[in-house]
Amino acid sequence: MGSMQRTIDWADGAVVIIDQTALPREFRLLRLETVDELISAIQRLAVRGAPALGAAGALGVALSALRHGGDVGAVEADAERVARARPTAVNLGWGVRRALAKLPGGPESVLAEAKAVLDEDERTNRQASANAAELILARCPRRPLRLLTHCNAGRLATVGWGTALGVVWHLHEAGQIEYVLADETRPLLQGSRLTAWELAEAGVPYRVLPDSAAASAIARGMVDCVVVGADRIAANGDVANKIGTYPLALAADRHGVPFVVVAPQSTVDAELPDGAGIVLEERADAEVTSAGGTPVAPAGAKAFNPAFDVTPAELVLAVVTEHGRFP
Ligand SMILES: CSC[C@H]1O[C@H](OP(=O)(O)O)[C@H](O)[C@@H]1O
Repeated sequence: MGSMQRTIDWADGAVVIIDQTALPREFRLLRLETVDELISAIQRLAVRGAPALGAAGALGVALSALRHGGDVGAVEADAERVARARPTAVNLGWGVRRALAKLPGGPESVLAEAKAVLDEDERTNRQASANAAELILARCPRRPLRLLTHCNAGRLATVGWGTALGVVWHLHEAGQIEYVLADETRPLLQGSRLTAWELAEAGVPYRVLPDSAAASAIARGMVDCVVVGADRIAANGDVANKIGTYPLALAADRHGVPFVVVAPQSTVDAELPDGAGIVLEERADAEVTSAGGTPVAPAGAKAFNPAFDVTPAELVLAVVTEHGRFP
């Protein structure tokens, strides 16, 4: 995973993102020049993933500050709208607050802080995923390793490198990966669209599987370790992550398979005592009742479409950040 196009970046006065709604069929960049365009891209998951959302939050404040200059009220109002674009990933609000804190120094100070968020992210994720890879090698005796992951916690979920897939890159470079099983991750298919695209690009052997097959793969002894990302980690180690993570943790626990969460420290919400208080985003019925824009369920069908679930700390072998195990 050498130096590549950043998932999200700043160029010539605008935010530039890889449009993740187009992958894997098309690799295209989107130029976002206004706060409204950025909010839309976040809500459409054109840019997504907790660390990438942290960068998006900071850059959104920079877009506003450069447009509104000294109008603090206008920038604060924009910052609030960006922070509310999606409720679960703590990183979005964290990035907004980091950039907003520099507003007294003027727009260029805000932009400098947003760029610092961008520059820190890959280094942080490389360290967090290296720490997790070391723990997995120590805990799982089988060589080479067979990992299962959920959703996309690769470079596309960050500014660069990735978290759960960052572990894969470290282990693959060391010749320690037999294969990766990638949950397709309904309904938006971040696994079969984005994780598979990253694994193919990196030359890592992989298979995509229905989310409903993951527990059977674990039960049949096909998995040495489950490794996932996170969107918000409470002070006690409860983890909010993509819907379908909790049942994975239950199956892993039932079969004695290590379940490891990898995230930067910016994904920890230290003010939240446990996972009960995490707001879990609910998304549109149509994401469930249609496929690729074609209705599947009968007209008028309603859906239950939470984008995240909470895995209790007791089911998690370790949450690993750039600082090591948390808490
Ligand atoms: C490295 S954080 C990735 C995290 O974010 C994803 O959610 P979404 O695709 O809705 O942004 C998913 O929960 C991943 O584990």
